[in-house]
Amino acid sequence: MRNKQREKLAAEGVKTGYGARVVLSEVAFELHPGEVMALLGPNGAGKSTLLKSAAGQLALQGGSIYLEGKDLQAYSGRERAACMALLFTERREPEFATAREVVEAGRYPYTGRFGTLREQDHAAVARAMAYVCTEELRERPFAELSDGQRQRVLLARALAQEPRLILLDEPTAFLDLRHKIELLGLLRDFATREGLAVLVSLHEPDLALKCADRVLLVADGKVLPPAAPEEALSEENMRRIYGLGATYDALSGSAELPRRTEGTPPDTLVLAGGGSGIPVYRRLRREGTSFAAGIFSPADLDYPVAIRLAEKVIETAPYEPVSAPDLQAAKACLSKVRRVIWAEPPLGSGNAALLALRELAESKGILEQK
Ligand SMILES: Nc1ncnc2c1ncn2[C@@H]1O[C@H](COP(=O)(O)OP(=O)(O)OP(=O)(O)O)[C@@H](O)[C@H]1O
Repeated sequence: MRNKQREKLAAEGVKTGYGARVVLSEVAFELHPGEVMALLGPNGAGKSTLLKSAAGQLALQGGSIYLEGKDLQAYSGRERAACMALLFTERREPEFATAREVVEAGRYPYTGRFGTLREQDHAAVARAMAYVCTEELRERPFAELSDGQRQRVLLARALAQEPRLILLDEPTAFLDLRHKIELLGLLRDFATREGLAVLVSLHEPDLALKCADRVLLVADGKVLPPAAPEEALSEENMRRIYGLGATYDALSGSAELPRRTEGTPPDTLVLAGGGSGIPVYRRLRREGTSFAAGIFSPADLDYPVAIRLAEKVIETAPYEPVSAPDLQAAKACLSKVRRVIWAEPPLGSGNAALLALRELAESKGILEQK
């Protein structure tokens, strides 16, 4: 049985789009207090359309959206703003406003008809600007800020609204890495500590894995049932929904460049382990060189990158000394390549066999340092 009082936002049988054109149908989800839900899907899948519908900016073609258990249609604009803040990219801002004035506008659900700010409003504005590190931008004209600075000011405005629910459309799009992780860290902490409910569209699976409780995948005119990030962003889903091929690693949520050397016999063997080979694999990929890598197990840090970029990976069992057949396979590979790169792997009893391979390469005069 659904507990509508506990839901910040719920969609039931939502159908939405533009004019007669249906973009999404049968959309159903519930978002709870303290929950971060990430919306992911390929370009043009309908993430912004769904967010605009959930914000009441786009009329539904069918179904209903509920805000704190009450139909969104039953809210006045001010009532809605007291509960829900939006961070959408295309919003226009007054041309001559300073950053502070833009943030102050976030207080409008609480101020009177003339928009006069009281002490608590000023305090909320100052707090919000401090959260997002925008204090140094206070008196700068909003129109003169960079895209990333604007995004942070708009987030400060949304926080100044002291919402219980926040909808964000690609908030990380213009941000540098530090500000991306800070923004998501901040939203995550607001959710965990203050019960803020967050619905955020993202293009970065790795960020969704780190900050979201659940992921809503949008594809083919539908929304998949919300699922844990690891489940939603599985290799199979990323292949099916994004057509990503085998380049995506579900654990890190990142993808390597597609391999272009399929079927070309390895020219180089990289002796590596413990992650030491990763920069070498990427360099060889940039050069377009076909290579083999080993000897390490699927539990090794090198493995997820090697299997995506190398033509051949010489594997061994996890946490065991390299077996004689695996060493033999590596020697066979070594006998066919033009050169061997020693990637300076950390050595222990588990991979001491690499030393024998290095000696062999040296004796053949084909050894190179990384
Ligand atoms: N104002 C509009 N009028 C008509 N069609 C639109 C409008 N806005 C978007 N669309 C169409 O609706 C579909 C979904 O667009 P939407 O912007 O929701 O996708 P998205 O998942 O947010 O994409 P992206 O990742 O590229 O931002 C697209 O085919 C798009 O062309």
